[in-house]
Amino acid sequence: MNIALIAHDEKKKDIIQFAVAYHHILKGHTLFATGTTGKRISEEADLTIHRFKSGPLGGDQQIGAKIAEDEMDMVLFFRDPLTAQPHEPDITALIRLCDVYQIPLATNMAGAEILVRALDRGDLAWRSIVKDKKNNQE
Ligand SMILES: O=C(CO)COP(=O)(O)O
Repeated sequence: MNIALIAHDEKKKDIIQFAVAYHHILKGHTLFATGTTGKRISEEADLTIHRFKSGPLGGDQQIGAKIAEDEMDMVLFFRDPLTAQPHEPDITALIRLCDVYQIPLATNMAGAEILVRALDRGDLAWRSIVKDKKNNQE
């Protein structure tokens, strides 16, 4: 599965702890992240991550583009709800695209834990079926 990991600055410590705690599950998947989040996770949680641009420089939009192409299976977005972000429209657009394309999305650590455990149990196998069907139609 292709998984996007994103964290606002105040939540970066949390996402690193999360990535360390669930390393055994995450390492079996293809990981993507916005720039700074990806750099920190790859350095501090020893995971290989494809990095997009930093969020304020378009990283959220790049992940949104992957969703629109049906190339992202899950988004774990540790949002900071208490700090205004200069790129708030990009964040809203990313969350909207998750809803448009039925992409499992967590916007905090509690939800991310549930999703990653579900992933490990195989609850997201339906994503492969959706993608296979789409590929056969093309
Ligand atoms: O701003 C972000 C998400 O909206 C995260 O971007 P960085 O991972 O580059 O800090």
